[in-house]
Amino acid sequence: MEKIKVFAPATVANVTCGFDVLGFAVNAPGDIIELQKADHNEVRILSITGDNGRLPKDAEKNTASVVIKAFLEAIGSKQGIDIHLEKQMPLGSGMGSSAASSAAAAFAINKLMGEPMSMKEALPFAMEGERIACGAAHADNVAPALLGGFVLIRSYDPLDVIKIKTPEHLYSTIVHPHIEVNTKDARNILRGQVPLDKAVKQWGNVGGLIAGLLQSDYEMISNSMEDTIIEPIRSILIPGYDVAKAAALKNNALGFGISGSGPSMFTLSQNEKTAKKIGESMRDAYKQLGIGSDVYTSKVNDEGPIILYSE
Ligand SMILES: Nc1ncnc2c1ncn2[C@@H]1O[C@H](COP(=O)(O)OP(=O)(O)OP(=O)(O)O)[C@@H](O)[C@H]1O
Ligand SMILES: N[C@@H](CCO)C(=O)O
Repeated sequence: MEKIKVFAPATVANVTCGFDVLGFAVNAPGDIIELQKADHNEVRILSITGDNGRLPKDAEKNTASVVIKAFLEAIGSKQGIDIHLEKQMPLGSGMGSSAASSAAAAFAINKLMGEPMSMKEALPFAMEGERIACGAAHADNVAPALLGGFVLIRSYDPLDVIKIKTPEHLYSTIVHPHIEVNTKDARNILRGQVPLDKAVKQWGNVGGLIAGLLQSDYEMISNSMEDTIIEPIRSILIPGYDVAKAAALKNNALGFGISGSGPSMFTLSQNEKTAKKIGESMRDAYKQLGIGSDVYTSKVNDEGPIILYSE
């Protein structure tokens, strides 16, 4: 193979109670990357579209090229690679924009080099992109973006990632108000220590959410979608958070939370009709506040990255 074009999906990280350990992929939006083998021995970004000129073309600073360099180094290859990146989602959105580029890059380079790794083996390289983007190699966006589905990061050291089966008709709705929150900033405002009573509640909810998903028990899912640690601090960064939450819950959302580090917010629901209605209600709530927004509804995307073209 000489050339490959790949799509990798956006993701919802944290999923309320699972800060840095839970995430799932959605069908859209996402990023597209095209890689071509070159006759030089560098990794070069030739073009980036959809970023309004904001993303670095410096191969040491873009998540896509950082991942590819780390991957090639690990397999001992000096292959030159030319990259074209199509950003199809906003930066600082809370939908895993940096991770979509990282996952697309890891998936594409692995295919281009004849699949020397499984996707689980490629994950640590994709995580290096997150380190560049926000200073922490958290995996809760990049693991579902790369592996597809709903993912639990049981452990970071050693890395242990588990795919969780979800109910067939589970839908997510994401609302992205047109404001920006930088993940690095949203991590820096968190406290380093958690009171025991809050921790007990949170890990109870993580267990409950996983059990609810595995048993298709919507009541258990709903009861477990609570975040006593991160939401009270980060929701302050998101104008209209309480209004959007009230609108979603009034329209039968199973639960509501910040998507990743925000400003996007997400809900889960039991069918597409409810998911769409929730989306409309959150968009209306933001309209009334004079803030534009985009809404995405999707089942959990079990597939992850896909090849759009190869030769
Ligand atoms: N290919 C890339 N795509 C997106 N951001 C990138 C990329 N390469 C480097 N970055 C840097 O990462 C930062 C954007 O990351 P940030 O974590 O704020 O957004 P995000 O990935 O949408 O957020 P979240 O992880 O909460 O969904 C910017 O500083 C940007 O310059
Ligand atoms: N778990 C990460 C996700 C960032 O999208 C955080 O909340 O900072």
